Amino acid sequence: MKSKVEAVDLAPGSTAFGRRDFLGLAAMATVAATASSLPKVASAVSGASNQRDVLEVAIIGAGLAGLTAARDLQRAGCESFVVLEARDRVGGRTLNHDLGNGYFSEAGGQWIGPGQTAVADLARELGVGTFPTYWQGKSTMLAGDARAALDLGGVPGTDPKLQRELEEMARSVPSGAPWASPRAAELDALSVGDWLAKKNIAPENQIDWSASLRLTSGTSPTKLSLLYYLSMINSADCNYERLEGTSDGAQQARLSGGSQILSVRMADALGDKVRLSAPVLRIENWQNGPVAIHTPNGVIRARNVIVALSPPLCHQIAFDPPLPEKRREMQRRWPAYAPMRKTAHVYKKPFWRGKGLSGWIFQVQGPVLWAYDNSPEDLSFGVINAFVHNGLLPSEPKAAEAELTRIYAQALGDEALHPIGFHQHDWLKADKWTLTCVSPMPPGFLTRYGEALHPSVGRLIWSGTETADIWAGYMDGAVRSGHKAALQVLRAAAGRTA
Ligand SMILES: Cc1cc2nc3c(=O)[nH]c(=O)nc-3n(C[C@H](O)[C@H](O)[C@H](O)COP(=O)(O)OP(=O)(O)OC[C@H]3O[C@@H](n4cnc5c(N)ncnc54)[C@H](O)[C@@H]3O)c2cc1C
Repeated sequence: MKSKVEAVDLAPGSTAFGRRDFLGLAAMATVAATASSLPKVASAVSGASNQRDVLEVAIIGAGLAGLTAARDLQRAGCESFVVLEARDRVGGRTLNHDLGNGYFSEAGGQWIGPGQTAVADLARELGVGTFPTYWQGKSTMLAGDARAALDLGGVPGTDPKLQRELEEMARSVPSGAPWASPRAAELDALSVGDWLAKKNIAPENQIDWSASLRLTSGTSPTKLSLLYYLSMINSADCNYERLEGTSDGAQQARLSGGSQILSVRMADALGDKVRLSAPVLRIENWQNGPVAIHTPNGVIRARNVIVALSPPLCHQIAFDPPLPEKRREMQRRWPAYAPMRKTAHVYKKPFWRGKGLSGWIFQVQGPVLWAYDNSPEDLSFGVINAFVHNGLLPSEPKAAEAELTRIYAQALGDEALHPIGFHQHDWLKADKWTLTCVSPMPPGFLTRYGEALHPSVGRLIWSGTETADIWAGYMDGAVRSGHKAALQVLRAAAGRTA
C-alpha cells in the first residue's frame, strides 16, 4: 500500500518552468488582452442590445460552466445575455442535500484538490472556504463476513510500479486533446483492463484498481479507454496519486457550505439574467445568426450561444439545420449513462473517528463501492456518505437505509445501527437534465470522434466540463470551460468592432 506522493520527474529537456506556470502566464496575457479591448467589447454589446430583441449571448445551462461564463461576461461589461436553465434550480451536477441547521451533504460533485486552481480561485472570489477531507485512521475492507482494517494513508492501494508506468505514458497524452497523442491509435485500442491484464496483478490489488477506476470514471477497467484514463492522469500533472488520492489528490478538500453554493452565489449575483425552468428544446439558424433558441416559455434571439452542456445533453436539443455530421455523431454516441447513486447516513457524532477508523469502507461483493466520512467541518454530527452499486441495493429508501446500516455496523461497530437521518440521490433516475455524471469513455471513441468536441460551429460555442483543456469531467474543468467560452464571445464581439 502506498501512502506518499512522489515528486514528478520533469521530461528530458524541460526546465523547472512547468505547464501550470505557462498556463498561468497565458491566462494573464489573455485577460490583459481582453481587458484592453473592454471598452470596445462593452460598446459592441450595447449596440447589439439596441436591436431590441437580439441579445449578444444566450447561455444554455446554469451549472458551473454556464454560470462562470455569465459571470465573466458581466464582469467584462456585457449585460446583453441570459442564462437558460432547464431545472428549477442552478448547480447542475452539484447538489446540496440539506441536513438542517445550515449543514449540507453533497449529492453530486464535492471535492477539489491540488492543481484545480480555477475552481479554487472561484471559491475564494465568492467567499467560499474549504476544509480538508477526513481520511485519517484505518479503512475497513469487507468480503462476505470477513473484515479487515488497513491504513491506506488517504490514497488508493494500487501498485506503485504500475502507477509510475501509467504516469510515464500519460506524458504523451495531452489532457485537452488525447486524440492528438502520437500514440493515440495504439493507446485507444486498449482498455485499462487489457493493459492491467498483462501485468500479473495480485488479486487484492485487482480489487483496488477496479474500485478506484470505477469511482473515477464510472465504469470498470475493462470498459475504459486507456487513452482516456491517461489523459486524466495528464490533467493531474502526470501524477497518479494526484488524480486518485485524497491526502494530496483531487479528493483533498471540500467546500464549506457544500459545492452547490458556488453556483447559488453566482446566480444570486446575476439576478433575473438566470431563467429557471426554461429547457432549450430547439435551436434554429445557428449558422449565421441571429440564432433562435426555443423554450416552452418562448423564443430568445441571440448573436452567439454558449452551450454549457455535456455532449449527450446537447443531443437532446433539435438543431435546424442539423449540426455537421461529425459533431452530431459525437453527441449521439458520447458514452452517457454512468449511473451514480450517492447515499448519506447521519449520526449524532462521527463515532468511528474515536475508534481510529477513517469511516472509509470498501466492500468486495455487495452494494458499497466506497463509503467515506462526510461529516461537517465542526463535527456537530457525523455523516457517512457512500457511492453504491445500483442493482445491488434496493431503490426504496427505507430498505436501502436498513441494508447499508447493517453493513456499516459490520464495518464500524454497533453504534452504526442508529442513524438519525438518511438521504439518497440516484442521478440516473433523478431527471433527464444530467444523463451522465462522468464520462465512461470506451476504447476507440476519442480517436474516432474526439476532434469534434471543441470547435465551435456557426454561432454555437461549446462549453461544459467535458470541453476543458485540463480537469475535464471535474468541477474545475467546468469553471475553466466557462472562462474559455466567455473569452470566445468577447473576442467575437471585439472582432466585429475592430
Ligand atoms: C455523483 C457525482 C460526483 C462527482 N464528484 C465530483 C468531485 O468530487 N469533484 C469534481 O470536481 N467533480 C465531481 N463531479 C463532476 C462535477 O460535478 C461536474 O464535472 C460539474 O459539476 C459539471 O458542470 P457543468 O456546468 O459542466 O455541467 P452540469 O453541471 O451538468 O450543468 C449543465 C446544466 O445544464 C442544464 N441543462 C441540461 N439540458 C438543458 C437544456 N436543454 N436547456 C437548458 N438547460 C439544460 C442542467 O440542468 C444543468 O444545470 C461529480 C459529479 C457527480 C454527479
